[in-house]
Amino acid sequence: MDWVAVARVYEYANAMTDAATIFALSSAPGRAALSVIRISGPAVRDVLEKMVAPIPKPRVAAFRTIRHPETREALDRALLLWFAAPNSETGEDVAEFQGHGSRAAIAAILAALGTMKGCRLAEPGEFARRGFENGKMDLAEIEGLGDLIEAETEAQRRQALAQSAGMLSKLYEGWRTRLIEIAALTEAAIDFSDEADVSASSFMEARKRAEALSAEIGAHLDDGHRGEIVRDGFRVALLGPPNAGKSSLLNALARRDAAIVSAEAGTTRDVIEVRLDLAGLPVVISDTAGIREAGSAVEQEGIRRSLATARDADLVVWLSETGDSKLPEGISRETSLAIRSKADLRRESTADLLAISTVTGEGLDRLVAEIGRRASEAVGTKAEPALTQARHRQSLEVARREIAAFLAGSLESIELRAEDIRRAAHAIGRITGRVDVEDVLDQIFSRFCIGK
Ligand SMILES: Nc1nc2c(ncn2[C@@H]2O[C@H](COP(=O)(O)OP(=O)(O)OP(=O)(O)O)[C@@H](O)[C@H]2O)c(=O)[nH]1
Ligand SMILES: [K+]
Ligand SMILES: [Mg+2]
Repeated sequence: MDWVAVARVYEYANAMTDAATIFALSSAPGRAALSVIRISGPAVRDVLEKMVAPIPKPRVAAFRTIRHPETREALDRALLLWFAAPNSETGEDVAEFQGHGSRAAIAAILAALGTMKGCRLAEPGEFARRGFENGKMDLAEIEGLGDLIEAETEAQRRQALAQSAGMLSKLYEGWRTRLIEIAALTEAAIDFSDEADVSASSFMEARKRAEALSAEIGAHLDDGHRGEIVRDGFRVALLGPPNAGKSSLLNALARRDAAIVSAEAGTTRDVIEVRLDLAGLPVVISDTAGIREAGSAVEQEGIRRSLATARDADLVVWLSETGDSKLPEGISRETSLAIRSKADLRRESTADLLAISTVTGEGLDRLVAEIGRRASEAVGTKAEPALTQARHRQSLEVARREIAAFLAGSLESIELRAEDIRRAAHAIGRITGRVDVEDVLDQIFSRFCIGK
């Protein structure tokens, strides 16, 4: 047994427990009917005794006058809740004051808390961080909670709520467990290398399981970014020649004057974005500079940005007055939709295109419905949890590569292959953040002999 390694674990654990008691306004700042101030840490009971005594039972709401700990001046009257460690969101003693939402009441309570020994204002995200450090939530759940706070549409709310409740963590931890089993089978193949048939069958079993897992991870990665679309929005670029009416359309969709409209060709230079909620799905619409050969250097830069925006978009809406549906190079037909603008000016239809007018409003409902249809098609109706962010995608790509390396190898190079699987498991473990602590533990336990 290596005592240096044990000492490192304690050192690590101590660094995680900052003895300070933290407090913060948890509701939005500014005037409101009510406010919530949260306090977490070892001094919570002391705070309760000095500011709202007598201390009620944990988890039972009590109505109290909040007093300054020294002057005893009444600061506010509030509903008080408290949670004894470890049964709280941070795993520490936690108290909540639900007081009145005036700036003055909030300021007075925060100032009073600041005079208490061992208490300080919380850093951004510090309550969640303590929850993570005390094993209350993993990183993927915390990210889900962050997304839930940011959620603007129904689909975002649903996805973030599931993630914060551990749906993705369960999936990824399940995969990591399976990788550990595959690693164990591979290790067994190494240990029994002098019994050729035992070794070979153990390795075969490891390969079989790795193949199945690789297929599952692959399907999750190649799901058309549906979870990321829900989180970040379905990206629509409005593209077309100058004066086609792109900015007018953006304004009509946003129902406000987001972009400058004028009869001058080449008005829009910078890409302008608006966010819409289409039947619960977030959609980001970008207005871009009109595409043409001529124009100043500034306009050419605008056009370069238009094309870049269009390439990144989930859908390109190509607008033209004449109904010309020839798309610029690099824009695929499947992810685009050609429409005819200014339908109030031309009755005749050159092509079988959807015609819109921002003057009469003609065709706008149909366009919105079509964008909504494409967005929900991209998101799909699968019940399985979707990959939601780039950080997870990167880790899963690493895992997929490592498993592929394992599968490409043979029994001869088995010791290297065991490493592939360990790296794959580590990559997935980084998503929930459970892995770093375990790395240290692994170092210790790998020094034990079997049976000790
Ligand atoms: N009659 C009519 N005029 C329109 C319609 N939509 C836009 N216009 C007019 O067409 C002109 C150009 O409109 P914009 O929205 O600025 O066109 P744009 O495509 O953004 O132009 P650039 O940014 O210069 O590429 C303006 O004078 C608008 O008032 C429409 O549906 N009907
Ligand atoms: K214009
Ligand atoms: Mg414009």
